[in-house]
Amino acid sequence: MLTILRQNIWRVAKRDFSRAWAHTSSVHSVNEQDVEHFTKILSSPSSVISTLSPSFSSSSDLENFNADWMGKYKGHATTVLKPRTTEEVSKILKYCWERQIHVVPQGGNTGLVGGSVPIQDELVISLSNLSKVRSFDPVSGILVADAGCVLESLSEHIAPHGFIMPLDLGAKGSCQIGGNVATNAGGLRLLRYGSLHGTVLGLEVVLPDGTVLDQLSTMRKDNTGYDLKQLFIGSEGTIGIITGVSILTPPAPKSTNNVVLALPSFSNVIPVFKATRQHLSEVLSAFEYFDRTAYDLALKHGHAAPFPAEEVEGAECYVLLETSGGKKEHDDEKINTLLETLLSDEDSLILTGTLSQSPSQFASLWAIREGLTEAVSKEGKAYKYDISVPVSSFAEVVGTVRARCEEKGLISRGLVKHVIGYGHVGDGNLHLNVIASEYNDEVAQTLEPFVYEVVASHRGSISAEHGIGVMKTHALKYSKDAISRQWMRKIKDIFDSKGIMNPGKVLE
Ligand SMILES: O=C(O)CC[C@@H](O)C(=O)O
Ligand SMILES: [Zn+2]
Repeated sequence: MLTILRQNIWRVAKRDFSRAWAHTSSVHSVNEQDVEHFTKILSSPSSVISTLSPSFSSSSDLENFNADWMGKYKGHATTVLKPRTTEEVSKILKYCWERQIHVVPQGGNTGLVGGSVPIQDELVISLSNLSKVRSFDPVSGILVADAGCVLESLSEHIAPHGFIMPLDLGAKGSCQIGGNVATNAGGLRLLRYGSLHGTVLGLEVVLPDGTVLDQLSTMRKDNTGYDLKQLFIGSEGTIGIITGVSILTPPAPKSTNNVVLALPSFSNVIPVFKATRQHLSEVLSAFEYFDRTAYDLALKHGHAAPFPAEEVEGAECYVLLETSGGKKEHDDEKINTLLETLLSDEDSLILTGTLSQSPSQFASLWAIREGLTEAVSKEGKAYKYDISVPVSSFAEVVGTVRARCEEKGLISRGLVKHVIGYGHVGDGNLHLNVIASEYNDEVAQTLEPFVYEVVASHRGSISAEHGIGVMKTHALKYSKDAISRQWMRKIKDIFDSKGIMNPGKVLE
């Protein structure tokens, strides 16, 4: 199994690497002299990790930088730099630009599309030492932070002032704000606070040639022509390295609560969503979905069941609703009225529901939803599809893909263990996960381009929130037509005519 896995990684790497390199004339790998130079321009010797110089480190020090979170993509970087300032990032890039050394910017390395790991032996620039909060205004809620600040630590920093971060992800304990912005991370609060395209007020970016682009505005309104920062939100390190972020944080709600509902049929999700919007209106802050198999996996991998098993025997799927309002009694009353309505019809829309009664119950209900990615990874090797399709098609899409796996005998032969769906109903974002016993060509060929064709038939998106990375460059055409792709290429070439930035990612 290990051998097959290695071959697969290598094949993916080879394909993308050769395409990426087609755009550059001469490419240099990092050598010993380069490492020597980096040690001179960086203020601390611990900022350089390199196997090219025995005095620095061994290859095991590089393992975490070379592999992605899922263990699906693996590069062969010999050198990782951990600059401490924007100026150091600028010096590194200026040097790499002159010598055409390929670089991969890396934040918390929690992405799910292989965007933050090298494909071959690119130089990795880790942002983790750029970790200072630059300023926080407790009146406006505007936070300015270094790119390497961990999302959760920023939440902790602003909490005493009564603010929260406008985004929340399962990976909050290790993902970094610069990586969040570079990948335009969505997450669990998007329904309420919108995307980073709206909440990011400014960025500081080091361009591929080392120039520092200072767009670090703290103004909410700035209507002075082209909004350059927007280009870097979701650019996945292909046109520059984000070193600083200015972001608008919302006031913390005075009261939050959540409820998990068990639904007898997927077709009830839409009427339940509709009723929820009507009843909870402005206090609704999340409406998340997971199907029965996803729920069973969460329980199998350690999460506490919110219902006795017999109560949810006939459940086809579950939804988690969160309220963020001003007064607990008021919000809970709204939820209770909603639950009464959902249960009142002759054909009740829900089987049952559990409303959290304490902060620990609130956390454990969220843990079921937030823990799904980890539960999936414990169960097997996941083929992850992060797609936008109409909410009414979520179950149908999962069913179509499951039927295809059955038809090809992948399930009966144990190659595919589960086909599951979960995601953000409020945002029309489905996480379709096909859990295989191993990464395998037959499974991959059964799924692709099939899944992408299904998405295209809905005029959906092949990446709702995880980005393109290395995983989906070949599939971009299903969501972006030829003219759009040409303009994306032109933008890449304007900033990075030498093609040194994160080669093989986003664009082929
Ligand atoms: O595991 C996934 O496929 C999705 C991860 C994340 O975007 C989530 O919504 O939990
Ligand atoms: Zn998600």
